[in-house]
Amino acid sequence: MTEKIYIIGLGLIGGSIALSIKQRNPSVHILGYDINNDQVNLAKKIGAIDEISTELFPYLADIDMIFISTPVQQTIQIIEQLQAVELKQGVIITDVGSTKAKIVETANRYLNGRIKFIGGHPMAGSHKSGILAAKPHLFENAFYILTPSEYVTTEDVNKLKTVLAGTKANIIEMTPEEHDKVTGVISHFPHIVAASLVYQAENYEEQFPLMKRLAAGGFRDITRIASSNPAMWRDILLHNKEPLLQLFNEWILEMERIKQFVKDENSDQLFNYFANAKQYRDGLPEKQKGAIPSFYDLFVDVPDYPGIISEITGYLAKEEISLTNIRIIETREEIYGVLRLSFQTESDREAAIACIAKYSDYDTFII
Ligand SMILES: NC(=O)c1ccc[n+]([C@@H]2O[C@H](COP(=O)([O-])OP(=O)(O)OC[C@H]3O[C@@H](n4cnc5c(N)ncnc54)[C@H](O)[C@@H]3O)[C@@H](O)[C@H]2O)c1
Ligand SMILES: O=C(O)C(=O)C[C@]1(C(=O)O)C=C[C@@H](O)C=C1
Repeated sequence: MTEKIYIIGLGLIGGSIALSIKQRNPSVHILGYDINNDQVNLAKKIGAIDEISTELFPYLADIDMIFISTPVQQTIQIIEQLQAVELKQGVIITDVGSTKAKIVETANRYLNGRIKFIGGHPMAGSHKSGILAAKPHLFENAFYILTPSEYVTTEDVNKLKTVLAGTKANIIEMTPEEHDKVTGVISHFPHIVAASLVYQAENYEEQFPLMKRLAAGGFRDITRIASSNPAMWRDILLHNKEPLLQLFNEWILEMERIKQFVKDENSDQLFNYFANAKQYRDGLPEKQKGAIPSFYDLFVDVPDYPGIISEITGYLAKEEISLTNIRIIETREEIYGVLRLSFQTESDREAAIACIAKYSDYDTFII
């Protein structure tokens, strides 16, 4: 049975995994470490972990499972160092990185089947980082990919699946190579395109200073992910070089193709271009409830007294602003707490800021 878990890296993903495990099975003891003390302290305060480790490799010989939830380059370094650490017989080590081939190859080379490593990747997240963005339901109904190697047994994989049951994710298995090709197409390359569109807009900034304010739904929708953590995406691109180089070539050809339709004023081809894309896009499975979290969080400094949640929801109800989630986060000592309100859209969040200012003098802030 898995009784003690160690989580290295308590940001968005490590924190969400910890919360989901605790919610499902509060008796599991979670030890946590983060290179950033604030993250690990907050993780303890919000109840994501039971115990803080002040070093990367504390006494680990009684730990049943280790999650490495750091950016992928750090994950590789941690796996390399793990070979020299005393671990419990049969311990399962897993990760959550957005790339798999390099990580699994490193695990195979350094841990060499002596220590059981199962690559993992929950296919849900956010452009936000850090423990305060973590949610126990972040992965609900999302796919969670595992890439078990020949060194692990079905029993090992089932052990991990049991611990991950609290995520309520749909767990599937793939090879690391398949994983990297697929995520290259539907995750990594889109992040490159989103960032490139932001650059394109920025280049016009001087000429059209108003442009930024004119950027409406379309631009915001397609570039939301350009707000993601740059260090995380740098490392993902460095890990997934070959599949991405192929996607660049294909994308450039695709741009040439539609450019030609515009040049030729070929209205039939232009219509077909959008009609075919629409048909494919409309045929994507419905967004599963819970798989895509509400991205628009608002934090409110509130006095910590019973009734504060209903007071705030009452204000929002007066203005008919819909809320998807509300939670107290005790990040500070003494009187004040922080309330996290989650909204489906940015305009709901903006309306909530105005509403809270109208009915109270509580400070609101966005992270
Ligand atoms: N953000 C997403 O949408 C998403 C989704 C699925 C998987 N992932 C993967 O999950 C991993 C974590 O991403 P995240 O979004 O949680 O990032 P994050 O920045 O929210 O959290 C990463 C945490 O790791 C810590 N850290 C960095 N180096 C460390 C080290 N050497 N030792 C201990 N802690 C260290 C950081 O301080 C931070 O708290 C990445 O590998 C990423 O590719 C991200
Ligand atoms: O929703 C987002 O902000 C994400 O970018 C999440 C996303 C993705 O590309 O879909 C990002 C990286 C992951 O490894 C998995 C999920």
